Amino acid sequence: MVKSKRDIITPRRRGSLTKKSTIVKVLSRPNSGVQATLIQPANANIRVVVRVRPANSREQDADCRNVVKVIDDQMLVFDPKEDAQAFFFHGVQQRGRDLLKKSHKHLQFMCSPNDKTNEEIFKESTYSLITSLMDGYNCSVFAYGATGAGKTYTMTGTPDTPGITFLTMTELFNKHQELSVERDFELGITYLEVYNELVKDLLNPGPPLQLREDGNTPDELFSLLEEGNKNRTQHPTDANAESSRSHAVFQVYIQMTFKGTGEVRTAKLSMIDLAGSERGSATGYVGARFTEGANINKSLLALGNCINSLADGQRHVPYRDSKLTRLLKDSLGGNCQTVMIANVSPSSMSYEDTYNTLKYATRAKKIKSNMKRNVVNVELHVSNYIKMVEELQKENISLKQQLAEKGCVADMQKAYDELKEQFDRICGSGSANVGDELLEKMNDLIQEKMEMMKRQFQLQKTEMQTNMRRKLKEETDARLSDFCVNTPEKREAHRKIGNVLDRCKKQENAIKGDIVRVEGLKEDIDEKLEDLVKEYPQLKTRNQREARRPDHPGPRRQVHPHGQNRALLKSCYVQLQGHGFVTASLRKHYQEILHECQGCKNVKWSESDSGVEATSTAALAKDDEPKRNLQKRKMEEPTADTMDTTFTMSVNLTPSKPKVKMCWGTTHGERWDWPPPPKRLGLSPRSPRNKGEQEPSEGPSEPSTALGRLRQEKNPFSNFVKHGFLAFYVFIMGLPLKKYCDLCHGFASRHAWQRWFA
Ligand SMILES: Nc1ncnc2c1ncn2[C@@H]1O[C@H](COP(=O)(O)OP(=O)(O)OP(=O)(O)O)[C@@H](O)[C@H]1O
Repeated sequence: MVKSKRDIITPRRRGSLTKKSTIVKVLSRPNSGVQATLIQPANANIRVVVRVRPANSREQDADCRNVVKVIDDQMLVFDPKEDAQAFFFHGVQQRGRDLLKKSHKHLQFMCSPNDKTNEEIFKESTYSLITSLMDGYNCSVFAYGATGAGKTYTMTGTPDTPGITFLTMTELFNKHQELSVERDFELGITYLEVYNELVKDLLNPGPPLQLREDGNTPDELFSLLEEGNKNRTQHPTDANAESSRSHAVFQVYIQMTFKGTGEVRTAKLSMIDLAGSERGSATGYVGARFTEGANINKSLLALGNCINSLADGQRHVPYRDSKLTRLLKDSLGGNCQTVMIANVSPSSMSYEDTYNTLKYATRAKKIKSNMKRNVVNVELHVSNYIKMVEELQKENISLKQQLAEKGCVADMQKAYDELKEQFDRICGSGSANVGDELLEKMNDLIQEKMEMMKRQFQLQKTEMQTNMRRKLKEETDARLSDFCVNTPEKREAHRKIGNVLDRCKKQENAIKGDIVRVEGLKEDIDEKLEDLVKEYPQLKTRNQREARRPDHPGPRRQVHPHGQNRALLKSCYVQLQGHGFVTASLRKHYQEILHECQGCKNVKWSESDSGVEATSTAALAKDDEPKRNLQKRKMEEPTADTMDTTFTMSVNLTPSKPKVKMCWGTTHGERWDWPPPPKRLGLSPRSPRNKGEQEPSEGPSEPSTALGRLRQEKNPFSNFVKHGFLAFYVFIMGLPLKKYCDLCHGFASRHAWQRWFA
């Protein structure tokens, strides 16, 4: 009678391994005939076995199509082309009448054709791993596939057909007995499950995980496996009445000590039964079942990504994306000989799942593992081993130090050259003029800076070394954890390493603080140097002279490109205005330039009565409907004090377009108005209140400065003469008016007009 799959098989039930069950497909054949003495190749591909379970009663009742066909002992075809039944009409065969028939993928895989029992599967896939384990190689077997595809059946089995885990363990104990004459064995096991991204110890549910040791007899080991299986999370689903809702990882740690030579070999065997992938849309689960399914799929997706990265030979493999992949890190691409059993269902009901599993199986075939034999000389005690590792690390550190020092020397040289160049630039050829006292002071400061730099490099070097030391200690600690024995020496070594790690961390923090302090001191010296250069009279004048030179490399005062030509621009503009050449766009452009020169960047609009402010005219016109009707506003330049500029404006805001009624202001104490006042002599500024209601004038206007007005009054023909020349130039060049205006502006900004209007 078939019992629950939780009823793990014990060695006493071994006699009943007879029932034939499935077809097995081997994608890459196992290393058959590998004997105990054979050393495995250092790099080998993952061995992949595809196992197809028989159709279950549900699939048979639904009369599903068979989508997996075994061709021969090396070939499997997914979704084969079926021989269609010919359709005859009036005795004539019709083509294309079977419209319900699906198209076929006809994908080919290598396989083995015979129906196999779990034991046969074990012989072909996992048996040889025992030999590798005895040689000191890590090995792992994992079952992959959709829910209900037969993973647990393969790994755990039933009382009648014990699974791979049981068979492997049985063989391991056989080997253990065979080799116990020449070797001492120590075994430890762990049985974990990853459920909803949480790792649980199946042997000790509840408290935190710990390594279980000294499973000395097979019976003890099997009872532990049975105990763990009972604790595993299972729930009935549509696809499987006893669906495993977690990934189960059973690990055996083996340490072998050769009695004659004292050589120690360690190895780790992992047997992994993954939870089955399922399509959320197909299952329609809600609540806890849905969360489980989502977590299962998430971790399997992460596993798929790792398989893809490893198969493509990428350097970064995203093991950290899930707990499962972190646990399988060793088993997939690392120091491990791996067998993957891809379980699939033959029926069209699981068409997509079978296809996806086969696709991953094909990818996984490409993964290469990098195997190393875990051999330790037993003559050495654990503490000796640590000592040896530390010596090697010291050597490593000193070599890296030498390299780092070389780098530091180069850096120092570079820094010194830079300082020297800085010094030469400051003193330059004129150093003869510079007093000895100053030179001495500067030399001192530069020497001080050099010292600081040396100290900084020293600190950086020490930080690097401490960091490296800490990392190596951490690695040693991790390796030490791999020993399955828990001797007092091991505990002592753990404690010592822990202390060293604490010290290293403290040192690193202290060094980081020192580095920051030294940086601060260096900056202080730089400031002192700058002050010295600024203060010292010879250098001061020299610096000023240098600063005036256009090719001077030092920082120069930022001058707005139009700033220097403001007066000239203004003069040009006034002249053009006088002759009625000013277009609206030219006026706008000119005003923009003028604002830029005056630094009027943050123009604020405010209601003269209530003091309500808005940031721009555009904002008022578009967004602020009630404010459109405001009749009077004034604009103030907020930086008036600092810029020595005030700018006041009265605006009539019609709904469509705000219109400037008048504005006035002072720039560097000089008064200007818009629209210009009526022609009259006199320099006294007019009161803004008098012009409040004036309409803007589009006609010819006066120069905006009082001095300009005065000049114009004195010589009314002067502008005519000047513009006569310009007009002549325009005539000769045949330029349109716009070009002429642009030309005025362009020339003005390049100083050309300055000569003509001087
Ligand atoms: N090769 C096989 N021969 C006979 N029966 C099988 C075989 N493989 C699976 N079965 C049966 O199919 C059913 C589902 O198998 P199993 O529980 O191993 O699936 P699973 O892949 O572990 O599913 P889940 O991921 O949901 O746990 C079980 O009743 C099992 O006995």
